[in-house]
Amino acid sequence: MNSPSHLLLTLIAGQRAGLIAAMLLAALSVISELLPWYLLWQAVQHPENLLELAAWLALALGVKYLLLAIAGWFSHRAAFRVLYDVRMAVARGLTRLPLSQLSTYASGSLRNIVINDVERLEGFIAHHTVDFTAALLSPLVAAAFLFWSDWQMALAALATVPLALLAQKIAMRGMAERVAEYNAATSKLNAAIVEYVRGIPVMKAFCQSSRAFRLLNDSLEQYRALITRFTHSAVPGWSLFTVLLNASIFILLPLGIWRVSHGGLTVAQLILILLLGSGLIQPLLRVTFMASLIREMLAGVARIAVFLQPAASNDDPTPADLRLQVSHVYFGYPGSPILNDLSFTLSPGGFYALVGPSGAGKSTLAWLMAGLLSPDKGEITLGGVAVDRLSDARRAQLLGMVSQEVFIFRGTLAENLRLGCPSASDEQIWQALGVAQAQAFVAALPQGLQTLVGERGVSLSGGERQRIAIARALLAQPTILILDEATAFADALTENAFYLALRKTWPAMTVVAIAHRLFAVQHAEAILLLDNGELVALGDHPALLRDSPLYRDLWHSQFRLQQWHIRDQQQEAAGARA
Ligand SMILES: Nc1ncnc2c1ncn2[C@@H]1O[C@H](COP(=O)(O)OP(=O)(O)OP(=O)(O)O)[C@@H](O)[C@H]1O
Repeated sequence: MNSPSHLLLTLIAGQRAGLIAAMLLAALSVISELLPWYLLWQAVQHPENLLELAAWLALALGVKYLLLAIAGWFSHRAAFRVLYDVRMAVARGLTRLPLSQLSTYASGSLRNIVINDVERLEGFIAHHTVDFTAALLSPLVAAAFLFWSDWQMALAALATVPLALLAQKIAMRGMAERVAEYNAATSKLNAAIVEYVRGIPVMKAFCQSSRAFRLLNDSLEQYRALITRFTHSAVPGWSLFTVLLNASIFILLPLGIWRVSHGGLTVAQLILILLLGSGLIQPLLRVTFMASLIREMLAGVARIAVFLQPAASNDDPTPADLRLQVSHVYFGYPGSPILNDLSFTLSPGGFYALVGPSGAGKSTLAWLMAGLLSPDKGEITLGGVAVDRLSDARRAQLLGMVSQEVFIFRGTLAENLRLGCPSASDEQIWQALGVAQAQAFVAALPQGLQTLVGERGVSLSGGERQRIAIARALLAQPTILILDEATAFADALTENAFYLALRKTWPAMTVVAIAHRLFAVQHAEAILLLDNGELVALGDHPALLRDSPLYRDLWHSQFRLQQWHIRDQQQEAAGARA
């Protein structure tokens, strides 16, 4: 991977001309800074021309600030263009990155990368390029001027520089590690804050605000301890550095008075040398400060880099047929294997059910079959092409998935539904809603498809959200539709009506339904029974009832529950009659 500074150069390559213009103008403004000093010197020597000199001084200052303003305009324009490009690239990267990689980020640290790290780029390009040029150049130009007017006094003005640099070196010891530690602590704190804010409803429900606050408090406490430690270790060296930067007056003043008394300097020269020389190297303080900001910015660029990887060149092969083949698939998270040597084939147009105890690995297998995760070993192919190597567009067209967590975007219902197929007509939308058993409740909404949903919109119930998610997936008319507990909220009648409508409307669609309620999927052509990451049985309902003790147990326990439910209802009815 490229180094952060190399990547930074690539990011700003398109705006190079604007940035060079900005830095040249900043350099010119620094040179024009000298003019006021020269004019002041002239004013001391020729007080009779004060008015004329004042006019020149005003003009010189005006030119300086005008040059700086134009430089700022160029640098800001370049910064916002880079910012736009990087934000778009990061947004694309976020959708392209495999879920397994994305899930390693806490939402707070992702937010930190997408907002803060990208924002720092703006600070660097818009401000630091110009400031850095000015801060580096102005002591150089002033020193050159001093050498031109009196080289001995110029040397005296620079006498404290080696000492200041030594003190700075001491203050900056271990800075790279400290910056890395600081960034890690900031990310952790961000994650704790996001978790705290998102968890407020749950904490309120369990009256746990003080406990949860302690979690945030711990992060804040660690952050505070870190900053205190940094401050203690950096302050002595840093203080010495800033004092030495301003200490040249203690050499210049006695030396200057001595030279004036011996006729080596005029008073006017001394005043000018004191004015220029006493703050000569002070801009270096800004350089040091900016250097640490630049280090932080580069650390951010390194974090952004993951999202800026070019899309893997994908020849996007076309599947030869629509058979989904799972061959010796293994998958796990570090330290916890989840799926073990799974092999099976799904034929086109089949209705399959994936069942098994909670935690057996059903959802994980669904994500793998949808091409959203990649197996550690083995292969999942559609018509001979590995599903995790399909281009995003082709994968979305061939493999649809409704996961347990439904996300409804802020917008109208129609916009949310058209996510699956932007060109879908209203008629097609109503057809998909009909199959998903969502037609009635959408029609009953005051603004129908134009109802605002998501944040600050109508808040849909869990079941309604699931039905919208199903309709959204159906609109894309995928070849294979994977439903992960997608009908869990529905009652048995609605669930049954949905499956019937689905098979009738799109008979060629392969459907894989993950279900806890075996009643819902007992008519599937094949039921895959997963237990502890292994495929322990495969067959239709009667065959599994006959051959699989685990399936029998699951079925009978659910059947007994159903019986109790019916008996309760009968007893209630009898009680009501009595
Ligand atoms: N990011 C992760 N890191 C570690 N383990 C994980 C991760 N995600 C899931 N798991 C574990 O993988 C196992 C399988 O989870 P999965 O969601 O696939 O099961 P499931 O059969 O769908 O369960 P359920 O029926 O309850 O939805 C579980 O033990 C779960 O805790």
